[in-house]
Amino acid sequence: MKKLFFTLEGDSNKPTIVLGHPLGMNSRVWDGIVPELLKQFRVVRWDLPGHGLSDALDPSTSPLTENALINPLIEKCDELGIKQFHYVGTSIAGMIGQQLVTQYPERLLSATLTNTGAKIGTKEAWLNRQKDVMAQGLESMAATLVVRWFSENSVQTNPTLASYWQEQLAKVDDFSYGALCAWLANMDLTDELEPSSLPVQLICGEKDVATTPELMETLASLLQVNKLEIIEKIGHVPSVESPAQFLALLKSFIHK
Ligand SMILES: O=C(O)CC1=CCC(=O)O1
Repeated sequence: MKKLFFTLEGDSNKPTIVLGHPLGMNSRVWDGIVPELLKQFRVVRWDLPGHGLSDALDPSTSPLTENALINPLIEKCDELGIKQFHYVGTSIAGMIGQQLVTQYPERLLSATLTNTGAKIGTKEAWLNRQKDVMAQGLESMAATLVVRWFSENSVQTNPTLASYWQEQLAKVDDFSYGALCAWLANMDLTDELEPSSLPVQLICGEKDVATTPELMETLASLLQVNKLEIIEKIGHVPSVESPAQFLALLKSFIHK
């Protein structure tokens, strides 16, 4: 894989927290909570391939293997000497978090998985989305995709939310986005997940249409996690829709 954009902020004597963003967005989804997190943690965040400041995928490396997203993260943590970390991932990055729980439990201090599922959407829908993106381009699809992210309440209380993230989505590399759609089409962790002894918390938005509270309940039962927080009036990206509520849940869980 080409170069991925990682940032490392904060004091190396503090525990590390790693933050992973949803498809079509970038590591700025954490901007609203990072300043507060830095009081307690060293913070690592990264941009998925073709998103934010990360290089686009090279078509010759496609299709992405099952571990294509988790491997660069583990390699970066190894390079930085980070043996263990708290992990927080939303949506596709919540699936990366599920892979961490099953494949690298010894690396995790805790996992907070938000707005995600063992299987998100259907294979057919993701392959159709990939086809559409390759034919039409994200710039022309951004307005219709962005409405999947935020609840009506969030859009009303923060009118620039949708326009800002629509602009960010339009800048994502089409091929990389399509390759991630194909990855999601093939990813089903249902048979790989087992009850975990790690501290795992699940968070979702009451109004999330992409990864519904019902989907999160299924994930909770697969992992045998009894901590599922449902944030009222919120959609798919609680760290930007309601950073204060999200931060409070995170801090109270990680403190325990
Ligand atoms: O774009 C969507 O439909 C929402 C979404 C699913 C996986 C992800 O990361 O975002």
